[in-house]
Amino acid sequence: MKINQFAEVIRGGLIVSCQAGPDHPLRDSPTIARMARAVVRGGATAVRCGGVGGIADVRAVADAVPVPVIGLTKQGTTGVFITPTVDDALRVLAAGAAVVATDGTTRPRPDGAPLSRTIDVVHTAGGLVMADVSTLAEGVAAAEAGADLIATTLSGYTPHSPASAGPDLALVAALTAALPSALIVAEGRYHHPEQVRAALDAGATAVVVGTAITDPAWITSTFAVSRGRAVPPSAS
Ligand SMILES: CC(=O)N[C@H](C=O)[C@@H](O)[C@H](O)[C@H](O)COP(=O)(O)O
Repeated sequence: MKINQFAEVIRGGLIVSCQAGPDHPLRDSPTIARMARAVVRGGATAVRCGGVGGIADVRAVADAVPVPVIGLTKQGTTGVFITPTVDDALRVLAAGAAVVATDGTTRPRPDGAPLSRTIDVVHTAGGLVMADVSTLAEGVAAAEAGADLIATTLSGYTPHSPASAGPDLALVAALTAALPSALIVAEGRYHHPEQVRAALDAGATAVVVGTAITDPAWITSTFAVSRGRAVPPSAS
């Protein structure tokens, strides 16, 4: 898929991240695929998936939905953990993803290759790259390295980005101002429709929502909080 075609599919819309962590009751690929079909029925323009479910999830979802798939793998939870190597990126692509989501920070990658190497290899193989960043400087560097989309996914998940309970709308605004012709995707802790609208108003091309749509455990806990129960962290 060409980047212009993908941009038209996602522009102004909602992408849903369908993932479930290792101990989550929804943790199996056929379940994730049915979840993906449900979110497409609800209007998702694309599905982001993989994570700890890895290649099996990407393949199951790509086979199940008519919309483009943004695929990723996860190796651990610290350092560079989202599709960390060139080989991981190629496996995600081979499983049916149109777009490979990968860590877009400037931290050293486990295979020693720079981000630009993953981008070049994915492009040569006919795919697109979404760079998951945590700061403005990382987004600018990822765009210079050739990433097709810059996503705010990792804001709050690196030691050098601000921790927050809500989405990083300031980073969306900063990225769209610094990179006016780039495709900026807002992602991370979007829990309410008005936050999605705010990100689009701030210039985001599209918004990714995961936990607030696809994790019934987390959703349930937000209702149960009125009975004095703490909201547990997302398990995805
Ligand atoms: C930091 C990290 O590992 N983010 C992951 C990236 O794929 C997922 O665990 C998130 O669910 C996804 O980014 C969507 O965000 P939220 O679930 O907050 O709507």
